[in-house]
Formats: sequence, structure tokens, C-alpha cells
Amino acid sequence: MTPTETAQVLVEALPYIRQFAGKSIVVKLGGAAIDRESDLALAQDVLLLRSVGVRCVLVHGGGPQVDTMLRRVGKEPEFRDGLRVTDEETLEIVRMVLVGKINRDLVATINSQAGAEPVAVGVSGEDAGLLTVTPADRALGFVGNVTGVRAELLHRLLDDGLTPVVSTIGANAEGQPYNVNADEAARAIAVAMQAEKIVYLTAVPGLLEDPKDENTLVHRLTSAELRDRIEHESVGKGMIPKLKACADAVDQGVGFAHIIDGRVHHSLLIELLTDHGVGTMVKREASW
Ligand SMILES: Nc1ncnc2c1ncn2[C@@H]1O[C@H](COP(=O)(O)OP(=O)(O)O)[C@@H](O)[C@H]1O
Ligand SMILES: CC(=O)N[C@@H](CCC(=O)OP(=O)(O)O)C(=O)O
Repeated sequence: MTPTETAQVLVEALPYIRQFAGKSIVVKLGGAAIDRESDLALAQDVLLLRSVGVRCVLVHGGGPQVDTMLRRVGKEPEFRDGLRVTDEETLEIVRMVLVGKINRDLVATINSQAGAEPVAVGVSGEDAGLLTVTPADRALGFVGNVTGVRAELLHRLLDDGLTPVVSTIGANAEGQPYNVNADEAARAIAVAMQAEKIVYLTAVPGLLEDPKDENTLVHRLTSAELRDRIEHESVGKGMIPKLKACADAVDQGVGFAHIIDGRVHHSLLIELLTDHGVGTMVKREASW
């Protein structure tokens, strides 16, 4: 790339920087997309966005990593409608993996790229009542539905120039921890923060017409069109909570929801700051 072409890329970003400066963006990193190299690129993206005034909150999952740890201790993972059946021992392992391992690794990765000023702060939904939950369904054990988000805690961290990295364990009114699906927790956080966008980073290019063919990407659709697809046979588990969360997010006031490929380095920056839309974009009204 010539120096002029490099300058052109920066100039292309200008209207997007203007559009998003001062706005909140929730980025949900799925466990399926967590990987040392792509996490490093994501850390750089989040720091670059922060430095141009975008208020980024990173929410992470870790389903596959929890599965690995459960199997290591001789427990077979069990799911109902995409949600993990969570007994007391499973809850302990989910907390260990999400809060104790993945959150720490992401905070360290962001801070390793932050130069002299480490800015990433790890928080669990249990901290200071960030995520309040009620039990989802007796058969699921300690799985919670989010009923409250103390968004002001995240805004306060952002006001101080810090970047929150959120693990999705919630707590009920008695302080009992519950496991929360990370797609749903990210949606609740984005709605409570009145975020401009929610971006789901996962291990596929976006919603696919045919999950076996990456060339069948659905580029854009409305929340109503998305809801029609959730029941479709081409949508398998894993995608279901994500699609529901995208439709709910935009219907509840978030400007746009995106599902993009977290395996592609810098996909977040490409989506936000360039003319090249990637992945699947969801909006409330069909006014493209
Ligand atoms: N129609 C579809 N389009 C895209 N992905 C699909 C579809 N149906 C099922 N999937 C699966 O959903 C997965 C994403 O969900 P999941 O594995 O839970 O990711 P994450 O850890 O990012 O939340 C994809 O890797 C893919 O295998
Ligand atoms: C209740 C429930 O299912 N919780 C999820 C939380 C992690 C998660 O959602 O991780 P991904 O984003 O990688 O799927 C779980 O235990 O796997």
C-alpha cells in the first residue's frame, strides 16, 4: 500500500469516527471466536476505538472452554434450548473459567497493547449488582434471566477512561450467583446503556442461509425478518440465542446489531470504521 492509499484509509474512517465518538458500543466475544492471535487484534481495535472517543464495553462468553473444563473433571456438558444445565458444581466451573481464566486473559491482552496506560478492568456481573437475575427454569438449575443492569457502573468506568471487560455471571437479590447466557447478557447491557450498536463476534461470517456454506451470508435484515428466521430449520443451536438477542436489542432501542466473524483479524474495525460492511447487520426498520 502506498502512503497515499494508507492516508485514504484513515480519511475513510473520519465520518465513522465522527458518528461514533461519544457513543457506547457493546462488543460480545463468543467463546468460539476466542483465540490468542485474534484476541490481540481485537484488543488493538478496542484501544483504537477508545482513543477516538468510542465508549467500548467488551462482554465475553466461553461456552466451549467451559465444556473442555467440565470434561476434564469427568462431567458431560448438557444443554436445553442452547442453555447450559447448571448444577452447583457446574456453576463453580463456569465461574472459574469465565471470571478466573477468560476474563483475566482478555484484560491482560488489552493491557499488553495499551502502552504506558493499562485501561482494561475486569468485572463480573456479580460485582456491585451489575447483573441482577431471576432463575430461568428449575430444570436448568442455576441459570438466570437478566432482570436488571446497573449501567451507571459501566458508564462511570468509561467516564474515567477505562474499558470494562464483563463476565456474564449474575446474582439474585440474595447474592446467589447464576450462570447467564452471554449473548443475552450482552443484549441486556447494550439496552441498559442505550448503546448505538451491539456487535457479536463469533466463529462464522454471520447468519448463513445454509450453515454449511459460508458463501450464503445474509447481509442485512430487519428484526421482524430475523424473528421469522429463528424458528427456521437452517438455524441451529448457538445461533438461536444470538438471533433472539439481536432482534430484542434493536427492538429495545439499540441502533444496530451485527454478527461478524471474530476469526478475521480486525473485523470490528472493518465493520465500524470502513465502508466495507462485514457480516450480518440487523436494524429495526427496513430503511436501508
Ligand atoms: N444459520 C446459521 N448461520 C450461522 N451459524 C449457524 C447457523 N446455525 C447454526 N450456526 C452455528 O452457530 C454457531 C455460533 O454459536 P456459538 O457456537 O454459540 O458461538 P459463540 O461462542 O460465538 O456464542 C456457529 O459457529 C455455527 O456453527
Ligand atoms: C446459561 C448458559 O448457557 N451460559 C453460558 C455462558 C457462556 C456463554 O454464553 O458462552 P458463549 O458466548 O461462548 O456461548 C454457558 O454456560 O456456556
